[in-house]
Amino acid sequence: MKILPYQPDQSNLAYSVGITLDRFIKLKQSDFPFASGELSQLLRDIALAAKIVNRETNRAGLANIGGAFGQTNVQGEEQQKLDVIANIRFMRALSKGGEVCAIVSEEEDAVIDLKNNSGKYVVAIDPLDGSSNIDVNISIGTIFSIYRRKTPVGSPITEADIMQPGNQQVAAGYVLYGSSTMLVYTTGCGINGFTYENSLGEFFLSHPDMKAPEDGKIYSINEGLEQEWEPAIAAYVRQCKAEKLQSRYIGSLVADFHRNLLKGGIYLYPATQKNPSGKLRLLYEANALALLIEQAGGTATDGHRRILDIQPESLHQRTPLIIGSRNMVEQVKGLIQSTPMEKEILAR
Ligand SMILES: O=P(O)(O)OC[C@H]1O[C@](O)(COP(=O)(O)O)[C@@H](O)[C@@H]1O
Ligand SMILES: [Mg+2]
Ligand SMILES: [Mg+2]
Repeated sequence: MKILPYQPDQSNLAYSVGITLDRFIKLKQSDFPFASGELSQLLRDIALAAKIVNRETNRAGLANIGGAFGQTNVQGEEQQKLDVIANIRFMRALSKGGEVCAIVSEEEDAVIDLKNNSGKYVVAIDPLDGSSNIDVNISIGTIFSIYRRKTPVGSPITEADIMQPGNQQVAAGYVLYGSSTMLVYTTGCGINGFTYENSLGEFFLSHPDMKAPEDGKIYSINEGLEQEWEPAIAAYVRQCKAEKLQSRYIGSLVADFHRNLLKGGIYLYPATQKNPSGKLRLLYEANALALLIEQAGGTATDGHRRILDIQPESLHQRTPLIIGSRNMVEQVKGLIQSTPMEKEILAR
């Protein structure tokens, strides 16, 4: 009986499809000697729900799942049908496995207690980000943060389990439903991006070890709110224009973040008169992206504090968010901190 060692094919006849997300999660698990595999399974569950939501977004126009759902969520925002569908899909996937004990969702007023005695993880999720872009076929996303509960497994869920600062995240990521669908995540050892291959139903590693350029040529802010900006933000945007930087604003946080992560740039959603604490939510938007950008070498701040060090006080609390290439964010922080309040009031 002839036995030969395997020789990988060199002919390029069958191009390599690369490494799947499943295999990558398994490989990375060995970075954590005491890993039980629960976090890995949780990440796989999120990927599965993302595949289903991807299918729904792709066929939204055909399947009558575009448009408003006819209800408002706890933020007073009109829910889109896809907001609700994505919420159901992720809730179901997260409740199936037994790894998760509680969920915080943009679409749920309260903490959802999964009443399982084995779950040690808490998930905060924005099931569908960029809702205003759903019906116009512009990139949208999903954002998720994962924490280990603070109280013993099986005991009642407490505030301590939920109100954890972002620096306690054990994993975070987003899904981008765009011209191609991508999943980008971190478990605290750098960030990696995977592209969805529809025909195979698999995510494949396409962007290993992503790094945010220290500087960039793109600034992203809703200029329609210019009248409501604090002078430091107005000064920074004037500076960007003077330096002929490119203004790019999609209006889907995940898509704006992703572009700036790849190309170098800064996204700003500052405090406004309408939203003195900004618009974006700390627990299921800002924290996840802040962990990702820091893992990629960038920075995230509310203008004064590191986003990841903000102690949450309420489930749906908002925060100003300035995030992206390190030097650009530091520049804005410098401007904000050098614009003393009184000078600020006079400038108005
Ligand atoms: O329309 P605005 O005020 O510029 O706000 C756009 C921002 O609001 C969001 O749509 C808020 O997220 P949701 O769609 O998940 O509510 C962000 O994705 C986006 O960056
Ligand atoms: Mg959002
Ligand atoms: Mg949302």
